[in-house]
Amino acid sequence: MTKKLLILTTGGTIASVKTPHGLIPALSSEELLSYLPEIGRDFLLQTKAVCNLDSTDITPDHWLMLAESIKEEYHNYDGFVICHGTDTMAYTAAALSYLIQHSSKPIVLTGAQKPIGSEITDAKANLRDSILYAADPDSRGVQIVFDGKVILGTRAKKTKTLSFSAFSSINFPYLATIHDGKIIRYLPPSIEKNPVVFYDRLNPKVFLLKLTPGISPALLSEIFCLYDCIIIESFGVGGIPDSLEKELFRQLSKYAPEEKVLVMTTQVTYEGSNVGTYEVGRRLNESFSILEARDMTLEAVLTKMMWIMAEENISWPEICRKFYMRINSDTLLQEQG
Ligand SMILES: NC(=O)C[C@H](N)C(=O)O
Repeated sequence: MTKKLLILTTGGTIASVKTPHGLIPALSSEELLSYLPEIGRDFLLQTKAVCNLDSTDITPDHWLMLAESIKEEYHNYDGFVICHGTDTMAYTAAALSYLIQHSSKPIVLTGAQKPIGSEITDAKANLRDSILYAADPDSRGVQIVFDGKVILGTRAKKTKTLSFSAFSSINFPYLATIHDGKIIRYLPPSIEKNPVVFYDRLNPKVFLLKLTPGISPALLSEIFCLYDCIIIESFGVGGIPDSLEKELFRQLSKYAPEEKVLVMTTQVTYEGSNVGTYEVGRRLNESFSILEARDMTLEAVLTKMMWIMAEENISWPEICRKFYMRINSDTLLQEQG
């Protein structure tokens, strides 16, 4: 039977046109698809424009709109393709991995480094590959298809600003490659035993603090006032410089662990964090209840915390349980009790 797919558009370079003021997302969903007339003969493709933005302007509200649009149409289609700007696509893919869990249907994000109307462009190949992948009976869950590679929604990171090979899979293998319309799977397709679950709330009060040598602690009290969760992107496997530690201890002791959640992660792209390795990290770990990102990407940690902290009156043990729970293979390390 002909596969029926819903193509959701959000803007991005893929749908952009050149203007004297720079690239602006302007193409409608139908105009985008008109660049691939042949693919419309093999599949039943319908479109929905969710927004038309450079992905710099995509917010958690747009992630909720996307999840809601997929929920409304979930039973009407075999799969979903989301056209999205590349700059924040990894965040959207991670957010959707938490907002839509156990999906036995594929939800594929794609985009391009060059507009679909440009003479030299990756847009047509990316869109074609995404449609083929979303129509394949072995595809399921949230993934990014880009430059002939399939990356899990919780494992993608934009690692190149210009090249067509813009995305890398972090601490996890690519799921598949796509060459000349053929999908070559590196991992056996997952089996989804549970029914799909949709969530409709996020708490955007999650702050990312990137450490730099000599960073001043002056802003910490303000950050603790404004946010419910602070992710510290530390150096190497993780540690807190002396200059910050005292103020951090002062702030943390004012709150219960579930009121202000502290997550330690690393600013190194690959291989994850382990704050227990050095004294500079272990002290914090031993004195306070904190979470550790370990092998999760920053994009996954940030959106997972928005999802967890959206639950009202959530307890500390429940925060820990959800944080270390493996969702869309976001962490491979043993779940903590
Ligand atoms: N290649 C792209 O799509 C970049 C663009 N600024 C965006 O993220 O919307």
